[in-house]
Amino acid sequence: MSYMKILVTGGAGYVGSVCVEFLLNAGISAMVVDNLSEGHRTAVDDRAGFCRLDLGDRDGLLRLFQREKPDAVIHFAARALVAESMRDPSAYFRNNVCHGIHLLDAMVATGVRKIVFSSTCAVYGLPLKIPIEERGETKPINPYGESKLCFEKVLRWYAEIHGIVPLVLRYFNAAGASERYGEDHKEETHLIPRVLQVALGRRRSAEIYGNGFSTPDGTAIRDYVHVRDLASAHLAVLRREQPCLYNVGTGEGYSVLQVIEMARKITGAPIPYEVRPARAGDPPRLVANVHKIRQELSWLPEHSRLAEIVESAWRWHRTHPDGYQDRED
Ligand SMILES: NC(=O)c1ccc[n+]([C@@H]2O[C@H](COP(=O)([O-])OP(=O)(O)OC[C@H]3O[C@@H](n4cnc5c(N)ncnc54)[C@H](O)[C@@H]3O)[C@@H](O)[C@H]2O)c1
Ligand SMILES: O=c1ccn([C@@H]2O[C@H](COP(=O)(O)OP(=O)(O)O[C@H]3O[C@H](CO)[C@H](O)[C@H](O)[C@H]3O)[C@@H](O)[C@H]2O)c(=O)[nH]1
Repeated sequence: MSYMKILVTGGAGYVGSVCVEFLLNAGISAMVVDNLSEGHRTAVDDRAGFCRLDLGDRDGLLRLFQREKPDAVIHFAARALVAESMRDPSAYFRNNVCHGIHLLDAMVATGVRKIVFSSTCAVYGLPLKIPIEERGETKPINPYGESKLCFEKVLRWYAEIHGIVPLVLRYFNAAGASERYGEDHKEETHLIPRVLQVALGRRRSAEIYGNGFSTPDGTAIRDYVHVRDLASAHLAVLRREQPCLYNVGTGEGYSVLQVIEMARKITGAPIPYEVRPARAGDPPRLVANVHKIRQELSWLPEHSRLAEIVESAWRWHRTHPDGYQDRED
């Protein structure tokens, strides 16, 4: 695949930056398109091209495709916060569906067929069966999950009508860091970085959003997958020539309390916590069945033990206590 050139939307964000680094290390060239609304210019590997552009800019996008002539697209760009989507659904449907359609139209106009799409376990809503299989019912309980499911459906029709080849990855919870790139969001909402901010002395105590879930310790359970493993799943799926869809997780779930316990062990910090009300739209338990991706892509998570995830995130946050420090606003 060394001839390949990939156009990567959202490549300055958390998962995108690690994936771009991974692609480049594999000899694939990458052109990052990002409006830097959430991502960072310094999170884009020097070996990649960069274009600051909003996917809402239809014409700019078309010109970019005409100029760059990519072989395929990896589409990370999105709004991606469950709680925010419960307050502002419009932003989620506009960015995650309408702007995605601009991207597909530019692909159709320039003859680019393959697109890897970052979908999410939030499409499953409150799953009836755990671990969750890809064929499980999709019934999102927040606009974020609904917007991703909508775009999966749009992709199906573009495949049927225009011959687009959608390679859909439904990630579970991305976590951890590479040596160079980690998680730095404007307002951090994700559990692991927030807990590590307590260990760094940046936050007084951790917060547990709800301890009355129907789980063994009452706190919510998630399937945490290392961003480096997510990156390797993208490389693996790019080999596919037909539309496909996979869960990307580990098959193991950890509760919020277990994550805090692991962070205490790794950082040596006491990490006190307070219990807060559960967040709107948060399911109690999301754990992947990963049989399909193992079977069909021979993909296995290699770095996703909870200890390795938290260790790598801790290393990154300790070396970047103020994140990338390149915010303009
Ligand atoms: N982080 C997770 O746990 C997780 C889980 C499941 C799915 N996902 C999906 O993976 C993708 C990446 O997630 P992330 O955690 O890296 O998010 P992120 O917010 O760190 O990265 C998203 C990037 O997209 C850019 N962007 C957003 N809207 C844009 C637009 N209109 N035009 C151009 N650029 C735009 C942002 O500036 C940012 O750099 C998202 O699609 C998200 O829904 C993430
Ligand atoms: O300070 C915190 C932060 C989070 N949580 C809890 O920890 C769990 C994990 O929360 P995150 O915010 O880290 O992740 P989410 O599961 O909410 O969201 C992630 O998974 C979603 C799918 O459910 C989406 O794909 C989204 O993009 C991705 O960030 C949730 O139960 C949340 O309520 C806390 O208790 N305290």
